[in-house]
Amino acid sequence: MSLLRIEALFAGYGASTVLHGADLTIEAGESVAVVGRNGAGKSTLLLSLFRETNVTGGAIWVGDTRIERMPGYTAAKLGISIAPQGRRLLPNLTVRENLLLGKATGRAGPWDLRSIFKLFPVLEERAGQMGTMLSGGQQQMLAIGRALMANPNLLLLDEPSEGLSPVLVDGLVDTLIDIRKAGTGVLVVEQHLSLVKRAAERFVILSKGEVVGAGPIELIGAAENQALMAL
Ligand SMILES: Nc1ncnc2c1ncn2[C@@H]1O[C@H](COP(=O)(O)OP(=O)(O)OP(=O)(O)O)[C@@H](O)[C@H]1O
Repeated sequence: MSLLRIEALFAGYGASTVLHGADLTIEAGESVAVVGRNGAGKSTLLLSLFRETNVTGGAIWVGDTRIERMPGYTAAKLGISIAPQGRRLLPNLTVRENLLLGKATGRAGPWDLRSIFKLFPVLEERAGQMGTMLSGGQQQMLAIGRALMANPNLLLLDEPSEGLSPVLVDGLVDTLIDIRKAGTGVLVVEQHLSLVKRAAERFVILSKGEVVGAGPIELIGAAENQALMAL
């Protein structure tokens, strides 16, 4: 059974529809990149899993549970967590408190404060500081760490390289590889093709709310150009 299956999804905000029949299936332990132009609906696709959009058609399955009409926390309970675009750290909480929030799902697994601090030692050094006082790269680590604390089967990352220097992007790639080695699947929305090429094994292209191309990661540059030029 697939970890995540999104079928012919229509979703948007209020009366406006952004996704027009989007399909996506992820198998256990896979690492998949979603690419596409600004406004294509990539974030909307991820947020639809948590009931943050208005879903008007189609289905979202996590394992054998259909969730698109269930409360927003259902996906997290079933093992899907997100490091969202803009990171959404809580301003009045320390680094440690932000991380502990991720445990709310009560799921058991390899990720706890100790393993997160091993992955990101700087978070241990800054554990008592407010999360929003960290640098951009450290805030990104905190957002990823918080999502991992939920012990997901699938980690969603929305533009994780946003605001990071090239050196930090290299570190992020290594982190994503380590996360996969720990058995956690990764779905990354990302414009930074060099990151995607190193951290994902296949890609899908989203355009105007639909999946218009897909393939093994080696083919991403040419495939993306071709699919977008054909529109
Ligand atoms: N909260 C919202 N309310 C209304 N419209 C929204 C909201 N969030 C996004 N949109 C609109 O939905 C469309 C798709 O946005 P989305 O953020 O999903 O695109 P994206 O592919 O992730 O692009 P980007 O790289 O710019 O984040 C855009 O036209 C955007 O303006």
